[in-house]
Amino acid sequence: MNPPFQNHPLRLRRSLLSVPASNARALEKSSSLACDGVIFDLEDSVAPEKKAEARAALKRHFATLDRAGGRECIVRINPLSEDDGAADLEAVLECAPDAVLLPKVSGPQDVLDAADWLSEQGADDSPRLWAMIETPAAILNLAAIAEVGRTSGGRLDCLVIGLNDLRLATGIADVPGRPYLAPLLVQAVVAARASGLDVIDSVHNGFSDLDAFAAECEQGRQMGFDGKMLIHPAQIAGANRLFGVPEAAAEDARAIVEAFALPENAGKGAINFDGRMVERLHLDQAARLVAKAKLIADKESSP
Ligand SMILES: CC(C)(COP(=O)(O)OP(=O)(O)OC[C@H]1O[C@@H](n2cnc3c(N)ncnc32)[C@H](O)[C@@H]1OP(=O)(O)O)[C@@H](O)C(=O)NCCC(=O)NCCSC(=O)C[C@H](O)C(=O)O
Ligand SMILES: [Mg+2]
Repeated sequence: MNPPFQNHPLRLRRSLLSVPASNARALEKSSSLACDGVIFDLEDSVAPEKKAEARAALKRHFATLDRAGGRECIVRINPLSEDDGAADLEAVLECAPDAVLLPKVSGPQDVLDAADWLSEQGADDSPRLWAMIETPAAILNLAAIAEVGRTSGGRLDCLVIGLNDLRLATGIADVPGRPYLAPLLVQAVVAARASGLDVIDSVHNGFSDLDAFAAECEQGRQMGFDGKMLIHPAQIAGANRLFGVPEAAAEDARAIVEAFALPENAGKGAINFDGRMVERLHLDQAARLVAKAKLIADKESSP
């Protein structure tokens, strides 16, 4: 049996752009941008006195939104412990996004509460749930939160890191290279993978410093993240490239698949592949990379 990561359905989640639902121009512009997904935000980017207006704008936007391209639409709601959170979930039913992003999750019960509410409303399998990991409690409860993805009717698909809130709550410094956050980030990746979930790296606030952004994407990719949450259109191209599949890696993966298909390698668990050991677990990894490269090529060639 493949490990959970390999079993998880492959989706392109390289670039997930947050769009404040209260910003009419950003909402309009988001439809023409090349990100893999849009996170329509009702939470922190919307001022408290604009929450109701933002919900109404979001419903109007979804009513005319062209969903044909298959780009994921996610709505980040306010915490369910607040009045706005409940009103946001009502709005979600009308919008029918692919997923609801739960902010400031502290433990598995937060995910179960949202899953139960959606099920009670008759929303069987969709929308899916995503959880923001951005509180100290969420870090301590990572494994339990990820695990609930398998028990709450499997509705949880993805963890998204929120370092602004986490830094605020912990006092961990915002410095290049994220040295003191790195162990927590890797822990989130491991917890997500153990439960077969995707995992998305945090936003990078400095949207005008694209070199610093690229360095952080590269670090996130090396840690195992599937993609990055973004705040500005200028970040999309870099995230798509750095969480994509470099041509050399795609070629290498295709060659591994071809090597294992040769008759002389039929019964072998491990082969000599140009001086390096390649096992069948690498074949699975290579096949997934080839499939991801194809998804990207298909997306880039679609109108
Ligand atoms: C950060 C911004 C406030 C900057 O806005 P602005 O000064 O207007 O940017 P520009 O003038 O450079 O914009 C150029 C054009 O791009 C459009 N634009 C900008 N941002 C977006 C966007 N997010 N989506 C769609 N379009 C966008 C502008 O409208 C301009 O268009 P045009 O008219 O054609 O020139 C702003 O970028 C912004 O508000 N970003 C998103 C903020 C947000 O969503 N915050 C919530 C997510 S952060 C988070 O989740 C943190 C997490 O919880 C944690 O704890 O870490
Ligand atoms: Mg946050």
